[in-house]
Amino acid sequence: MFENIHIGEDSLAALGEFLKNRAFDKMVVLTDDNTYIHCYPLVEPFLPPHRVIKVKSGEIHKNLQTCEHIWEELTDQQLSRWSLLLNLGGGVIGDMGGFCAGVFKRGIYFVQIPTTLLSQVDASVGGKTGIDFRGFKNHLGVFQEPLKVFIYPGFLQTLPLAELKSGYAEIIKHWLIRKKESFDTQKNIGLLTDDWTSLITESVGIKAEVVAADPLEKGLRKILNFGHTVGHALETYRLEKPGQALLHGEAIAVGMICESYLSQQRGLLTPDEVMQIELFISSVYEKVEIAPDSIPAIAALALQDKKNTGSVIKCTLLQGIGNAVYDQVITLADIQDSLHYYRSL
Ligand SMILES: NC(=O)c1ccc[n+]([C@@H]2O[C@H](COP(=O)([O-])OP(=O)(O)OC[C@H]3O[C@@H](n4cnc5c(N)ncnc54)[C@H](O)[C@@H]3O)[C@@H](O)[C@H]2O)c1
Ligand SMILES: O=C(O)C(=O)C[C@@H](O)[C@H](O)[C@H](O)COP(=O)(O)O
Ligand SMILES: [Zn+2]
Repeated sequence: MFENIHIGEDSLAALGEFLKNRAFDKMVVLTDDNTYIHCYPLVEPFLPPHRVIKVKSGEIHKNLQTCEHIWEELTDQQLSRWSLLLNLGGGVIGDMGGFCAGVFKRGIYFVQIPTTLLSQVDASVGGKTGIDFRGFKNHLGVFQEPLKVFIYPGFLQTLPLAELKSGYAEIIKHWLIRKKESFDTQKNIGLLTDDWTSLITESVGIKAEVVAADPLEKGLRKILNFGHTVGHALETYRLEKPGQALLHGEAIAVGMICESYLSQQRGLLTPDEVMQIELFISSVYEKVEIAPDSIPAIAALALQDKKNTGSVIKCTLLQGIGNAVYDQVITLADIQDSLHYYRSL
């Protein structure tokens, strides 16, 4: 999997070379409002003739209605199975573009050009594509690998700080589940780095190794979902509340604290380890206000989590920092308890 991923400042040139050496009959670039302005001008010089589709930015548009628009455009432009869709954007564009490519004419080629930190370290790797449905996160989707991923850290220069922090949550997650040494070093440094390429390469390496062992998430891959049982429930709850939507990483940061607390409740983490995790996360992210009367409704949303079996909620917990265990059965009451704990911090 790693061999399909190019990371570094020469990535756009590498994309250009790749396209020169492959004969696609048509090419379409999928962008959102922001990546059209900030990223497309950097990529365009490396591309052969193509058309552009521009969709509205943001999680709220990662839905069937936007897909329908994309499929209409692909149809009008007569893309075939020898055509290529280039997804130029963050995780929303990558997930939705990958899904649209994966089902259009039962699958056309696509390439991921992730432009946010989150999509560079996580979403562009591993072939999970999809969209939200009735507010539930990634409820419709397919596993579908892109032909290639080109990761150009230079895109991060125009990324707003809140988005940078959102992506950093998935980096912290990777350290928590697999790399204690990096967690120990970075917990005192925080978000600062002058070497994004190294940070991205390490994170992509952690994710790619897990995915290679279990591409379809039958077992081990569930560790990449640490923080997401509670995090996705909270993200879903807030998504359609005007002005209250959380970024994915912001919700996952809360989820990681809640699920660390649940790990401690089971004797899998020590109080000191939980404290280290909380201190690190709260040094980067502002506290999220959670109204006590919203907690039962948030917890209930976890019943739709894809790791569950029937109505049994199965969560990934930490057994020590740097080591995750999956398929841990938890209850709605546990989730509520963990959210109350988060409020109490
Ligand atoms: N498939 C996976 O494995 C996976 C992994 C993690 C997250 N995700 C999904 O990814 C999504 C979140 O992705 P995201 O955080 O990239 O959000 P996003 O795609 O919404 O991008 C964040 C914002 O930044 C803007 N933007 C993108 N690149 C920019 C740039 N270089 N300069 C300025 N603005 C830029 C976008 O227009 C958007 O407004 C969620 O839907 C989440 O569920 C998927
Ligand atoms: O790649 C994976 O596997 C992950 O779980 C990575 C997550 O960070 C990501 O948010 C993923 O989209 C969640 O998948 P889902 O199956 O819980 O929707
Ligand atoms: Zn995630």
